[in-house]
Amino acid sequence: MARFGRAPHYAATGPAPPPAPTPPAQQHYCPGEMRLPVNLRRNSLSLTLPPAPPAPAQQPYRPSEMRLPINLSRNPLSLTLPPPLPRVPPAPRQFHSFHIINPPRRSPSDHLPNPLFPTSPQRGRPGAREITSLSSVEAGKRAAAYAAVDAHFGNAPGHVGIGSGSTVFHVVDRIRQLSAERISNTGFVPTGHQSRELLRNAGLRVVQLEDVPGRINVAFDGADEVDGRLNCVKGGGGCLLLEKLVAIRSEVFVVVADRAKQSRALLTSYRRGIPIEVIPSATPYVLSELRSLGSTDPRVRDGAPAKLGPCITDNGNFIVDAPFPPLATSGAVVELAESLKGIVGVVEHGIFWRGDRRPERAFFGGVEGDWEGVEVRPE
Ligand SMILES: O=C(CO)[C@H](O)[C@H](O)COP(=O)(O)O
Repeated sequence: MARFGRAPHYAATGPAPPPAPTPPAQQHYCPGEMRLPVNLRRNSLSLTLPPAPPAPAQQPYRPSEMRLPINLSRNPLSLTLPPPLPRVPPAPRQFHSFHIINPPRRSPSDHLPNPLFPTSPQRGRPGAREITSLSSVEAGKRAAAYAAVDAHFGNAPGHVGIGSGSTVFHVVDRIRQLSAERISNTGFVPTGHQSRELLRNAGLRVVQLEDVPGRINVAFDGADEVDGRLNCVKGGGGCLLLEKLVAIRSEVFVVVADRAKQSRALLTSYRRGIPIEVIPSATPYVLSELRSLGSTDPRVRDGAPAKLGPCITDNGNFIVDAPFPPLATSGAVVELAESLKGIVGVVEHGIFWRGDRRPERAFFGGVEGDWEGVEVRPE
């Protein structure tokens, strides 16, 4: 049923029309049909429809087509309303953007000492490098790392996992700024040689994974690519096995990365392929199995320029990088992760997913020094 608004007004030029017959005094317009005493065959017309009566309350709106029952010399006037806007489905409940902060920090502290090469004698070895200036990407990574530590470090955790990569540097940097009470009784569990050196140079107590009796309270790590469900590709630095071992032992697993690592589907932006740790003697067999799974050009990672020959992991194995088409669905992630694990000779692969360990939270740094946190709730 229509709701009438302002009455239309029609006008045309030409000789003056004969006076229109006066409508009967009690003529009502009713919802069914309204006849107006107007002759359109004459060349001139001036017509003003009477004001509409107030619409009845609760008048339903029917979206498809609405015909106004006005008969203008059998020329029906029809008005088609657009269909209603489609309903936007609610966002899946388990994904939750929990925080965005601005503005970027711009201060003299943008120049930070690097704990790997400290300038302060109290913090470790005498500095081999000078102060490092932060690029905008690094500023975002630092903001995200600081936020992750502030949100998850806790009061005095027993054990904290520290992953590998350039972003973890900012995690350790934030931890060093915490009070002595909060860190003196904490053991830091590295995921490889690089993070062990980082921790030692920062003056933090290193505990090897095999010496941790129970759970690790929280683990911080970087990632090479993170999808909308927080499935990750990791292992760009070749440390995926220990990273996964630390992650699965942790009560909370937090990933920190720059926003360029966020993608809708794994292997969309990280085109190098899934890093896979492989027993060296199994390599030819694993490569042929990967090809039959659909990997376009799996390769043993080269150690150059630091080393001639293959890259050797902290566990004495090779890394194979296996490119696959983007993993557009959860099903594709599950299928590939399980297939890779089923190849004899594969020690571990770099897909961190629901079946082993994906992070509960990820902190992404932006180029403006801002950050965004995303969390995934249990399905
Ligand atoms: O998985 C990793 C190493 O095996 C790293 O966490 C990953 O490569 C990210 O590194 P970065 O923070 O330098 O980008």
